[in-house]
Amino acid sequence: MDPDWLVYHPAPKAPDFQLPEGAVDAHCHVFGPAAEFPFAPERKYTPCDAGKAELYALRDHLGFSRNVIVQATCHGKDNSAMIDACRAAGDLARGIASVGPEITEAEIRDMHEAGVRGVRFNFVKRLVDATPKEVFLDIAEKIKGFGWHIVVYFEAQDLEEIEPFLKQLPTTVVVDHMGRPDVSKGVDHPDFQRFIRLMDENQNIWSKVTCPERLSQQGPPYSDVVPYCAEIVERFPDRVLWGTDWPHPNMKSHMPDDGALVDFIQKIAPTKEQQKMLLVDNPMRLYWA
Ligand SMILES: O=C(O)c1cc(C(=O)O)oc(=O)c1
Repeated sequence: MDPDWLVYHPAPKAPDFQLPEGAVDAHCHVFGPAAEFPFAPERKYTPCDAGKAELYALRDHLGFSRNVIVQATCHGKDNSAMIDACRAAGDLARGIASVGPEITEAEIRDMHEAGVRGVRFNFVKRLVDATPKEVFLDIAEKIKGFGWHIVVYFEAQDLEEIEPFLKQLPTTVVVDHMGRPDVSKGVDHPDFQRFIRLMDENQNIWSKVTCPERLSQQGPPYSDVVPYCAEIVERFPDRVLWGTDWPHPNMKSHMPDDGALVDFIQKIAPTKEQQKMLLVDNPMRLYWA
């Protein structure tokens, strides 16, 4: 693993916030274990091992019922660790894959059967080499007939450039980590307002209100991120998802306590109704329907 790699929290607290029955951790990853599932040669980081057994122990400890496992960039387009974790969970996990334009219908069907329900398009330069947008559009055409959706990861400063592409996508589109707003700028800043407008004008665009630990400039309890998540939950209660982001790739400042992250949910979704939509109804509709 990289010399400055931070390993996931060894003993997260039991959350004070009680999750609603059937809650879904809709954004998490598995890393390896590398001996069984080697990391991709083209990866930009080498993490610790963080396999399915640890992920499902955390699920049970925090009180989640289900997981959505997003293919991590350290595994490139080799989805086997993610698929193995999905299969091992039976019906309790779904996956998001990374694929190339050479993907065949038979391969998509196999992945669907294992629990995969979408693909991830990544625009974050520190994580991946750029993929031409035509290639992504080609992949989108191939997966849309399976009822899959597209998860996109980009940073706020790139939204203006990517926006026309996002509007072209023919499926539901889920934006990772709110498009990574710069939380020193304020909710009213044109950059965040651009994101709000994007969701407002495009009913197929959803957002994960995740990763306060990544976006915060203050650190725990991440109060500076609350207004951003709360604004999106309030405006678009039926198009938001929440997840731990365990095992928290590339955190450099600190490693969050996953139990404290669960406690954060009640600050961004204060009503029981919002909590149920965020944690149960929305992910069930998107991943288990
Ligand atoms: O910001 C990150 O470093 C990060 C990385 C990955 C990944 O490597 O897949 O996924 C995430 O959701 C976030």
